[in-house]
Amino acid sequence: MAESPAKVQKAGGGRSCCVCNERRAALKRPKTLEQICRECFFAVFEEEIHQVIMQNQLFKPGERIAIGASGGKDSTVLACVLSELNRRHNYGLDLFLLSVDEGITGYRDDSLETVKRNEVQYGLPLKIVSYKDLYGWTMDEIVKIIGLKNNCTFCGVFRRQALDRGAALLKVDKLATGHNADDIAETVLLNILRGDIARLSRCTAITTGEDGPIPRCKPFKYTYEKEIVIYPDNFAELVC
Ligand SMILES: Nc1ncnc2c1ncn2[C@@H]1O[C@H](COP(=O)(O)OP(=O)(O)OP(=O)(O)O)[C@@H](O)[C@H]1O
Repeated sequence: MAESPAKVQKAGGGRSCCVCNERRAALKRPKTLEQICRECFFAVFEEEIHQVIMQNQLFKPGERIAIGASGGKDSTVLACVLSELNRRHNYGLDLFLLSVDEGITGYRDDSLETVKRNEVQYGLPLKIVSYKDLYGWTMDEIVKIIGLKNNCTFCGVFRRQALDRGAALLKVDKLATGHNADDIAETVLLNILRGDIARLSRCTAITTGEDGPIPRCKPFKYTYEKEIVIYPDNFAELVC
C-alpha cells in the first residue's frame, strides 16, 4: 500500500532545491532523498521515465499502444505521463486507454468513471471490455456461485485474457501497464517464498510476452510508488 502523501517527508525549512539551486525545496524525493522543488520534481520524474523508455527501446515510432487503465493511481499517472512524453519527444505513438470491467459493483464501476474522465482529459480513445460480454459472467455473479475463496485467482486469469482480447480488438502492438518498482519487488518476494524459480527469472523483465500475441511493458519499472502518489495532484499537500 502506498503511504499517504501527507506522510511523505517534507523538505527541511528554507533549503534550496538541489537541482535548480534557485527555488526553495518543497519535498524530499522518496527515491533519492534529495531536497527538491515542485517544478524540478515534475521534470525529473518525467525525464527518468523518458530515459527508461529510450534505454529499453520500449516503443517504436508509429506503434499503436494500449495503456491498461484501471482508474487507479498508477495507470492514471501512466496515461498522463505517456501522453505528455509522446507529444514532447515526438515518439509518434497512437495511444489508447484499455479498461477491463470485471463487473464488481461499487469497485470497478467507480474507477471506470475516472478512466472516462481521463479519456476526455488526455484526449485518448477508450475501449472498455467487460467480463459479462467476453465470458457471459460478471465477477459478482461468479462470486455468488464459487464464494469468496480463490475468486482473486479467477479474476486475475480472466483479466489477463480480457486485456489480451481488448488489445486485439484495438489492433495495438503493445500493452503498457502501470506496474511500478514496488509491485515488482512484491512479486520477487512472492516468487521467492513460493520457490517459483521460473517466474522469479521472468518477473523483473521490463517487456514480456514478446513471443505471444501482445507484448506487455512496464514503463514504471524503476518508479517508486511513493513518487507516483505525489505526482501530480497530491503535491499541494506536501508543500511546506
Ligand atoms: N481492470 C483493469 N483494466 C485495465 N488495466 C488494468 C486493470 N486492472 C489492472 N490493470 C493494469 O495492471 C496494472 C497493475 O494492476 P494492479 O491491479 O496490480 O493495480 P495497481 O498496482 O493498484 O495499479 P493501478 O493504481 O493502476 O490500479 C495497472 O496499473 C493497469 O495498468
